[in-house]
This record gives sequence, structure tokens and C-alpha cells, in this order.
Amino acid sequence: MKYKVMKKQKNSRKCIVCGMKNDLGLKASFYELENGELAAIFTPIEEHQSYPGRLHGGVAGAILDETIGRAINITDEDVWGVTVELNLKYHKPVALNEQLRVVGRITRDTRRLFEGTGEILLKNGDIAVSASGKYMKLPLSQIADFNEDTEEWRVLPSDEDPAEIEV
Ligand SMILES: CCCCCCCC(=O)SCCNC(=O)CCNC(=O)[C@H](O)C(C)(C)COP(=O)(O)OP(=O)(O)OC[C@H]1O[C@@H](n2cnc3c(N)ncnc32)[C@H](O)[C@@H]1OP(=O)(O)O
Repeated sequence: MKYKVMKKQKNSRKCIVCGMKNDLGLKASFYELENGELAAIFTPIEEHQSYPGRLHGGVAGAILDETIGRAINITDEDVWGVTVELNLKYHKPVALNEQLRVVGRITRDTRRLFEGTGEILLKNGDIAVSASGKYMKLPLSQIADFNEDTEEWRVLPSDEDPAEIEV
């Protein structure tokens, strides 16, 4: 199904997944959808390979980790957390140099923890990798010395931002 994009989330400077100034990073964009899920869009490059032409499983884990983790921000922009568990299932190989869609959602939300699931989708809609994750909520000050300006933590509008995404 195609869902309307309601909001684009922020990118950062150096994060391996969302850092726009990390030359080896995924430079993923994150979009909140009208159905309450979060979609990520990124294009893996050669530097993200495992076997030639195939996305590394750890990199697939990284994008799923962040997509599920950021899905909590759809309902509360100020929740921060760290991953405490991540389970992955690799169903199909993922090719490089093709734009990928990733989707994540929250399945449980308590005072201290939240949990969610997510999938990397191939062009034809098949699920290539699926994941479930558990995150511990923490104040940002307990996670890192994070200055929003220095870390360039901001929404970066682009002409390529989609109006709707099929997930
Ligand atoms: C918005 C978010 C987007 C996020 C996207 C990407 C996020 C990341 O990549 S974060 C990087 C990777 N993750 C990390 O670095 C986390 C590393 N781990 C830690 O820092 C610590 O283990 C930390 C802070 C989570 C817990 O530390 P600490 O408080 O000392 O642990 P501990 O005392 O053992 O446990 C505290 C409580 O949490 C619970 N807990 C700990 N781990 C888990 C777990 N995996 N599952 C369930 N409960 C857990 C314990 O049972 C305990 O509960 P209680 O107090 O009721 O007994």
C-alpha cells in the first residue's frame, strides 16, 4: 500500500546511518507515514558490501536498528534511547546501487523500554531482511555529549523527498 508522507525526520553529521557528512555512511532519509509507520530510503554503495554485489548483513542490521528506533519519535519527538537487543532474519540477498525502502513500527512502549519490528523491502516488495529490536529509553544527556548545532541535527528538505511511499 502507498502511504502519504506526513513528516521528514532529522539527519545528522556523522552517524553511520543518517550522517550526511559521513562519506562511508548510508545517508538514509526517514519519513513518518500516515499509517503510523516510519519509512527509510537509502541506496547502498560498494563500500557497504559483504560479498561483491551483496549488502553486508551488519549494514542491513544498522538501517533496521535505526528505523525501528526512530519510529518511537513519531509519537514523541523527544524520546531518546539505546538499542539493547536486535534480532535479524535474512530472507533474500540485497543488491547494491539500488534504492531500498525500509519500514519500521513500534509494537510495545513502556516507561523504560520500547520494542518494534521492521523490514528491508526489495523493489518488487519482497521482504529481504526482517528485524525486531528492544530499546532502553534514556535522557540524551546520559547517552552522549550531543549538541544539536554541532551535530547538524536538522531536517534537510530535498527535491527528492517523496510525497508518498509504498510499504
Ligand atoms: C530514538 C532512538 C534511535 C536509536 C537508533 C540507534 C541506537 C543505537 O545504535 S544505540 C548503540 C548501541 N547500544 C548501546 O550502546 C547500549 C549499550 N548498553 C548500555 O549502555 C547499558 O546496557 C544500558 C544503559 C542499556 C543499561 O545499563 P545499566 O542500567 O547499567 O544496566 P542494568 O543495570 O544491567 O539494567 C538496568 C535495567 O534494564 C534492564 N535491561 C537491561 N538490558 C535489557 C534488555 N536487553 N532487555 C530488557 N531489559 C534490559 C535490566 O533488567 C534492569 O532492569 P531492573 O532495573 O528492573 O532490574
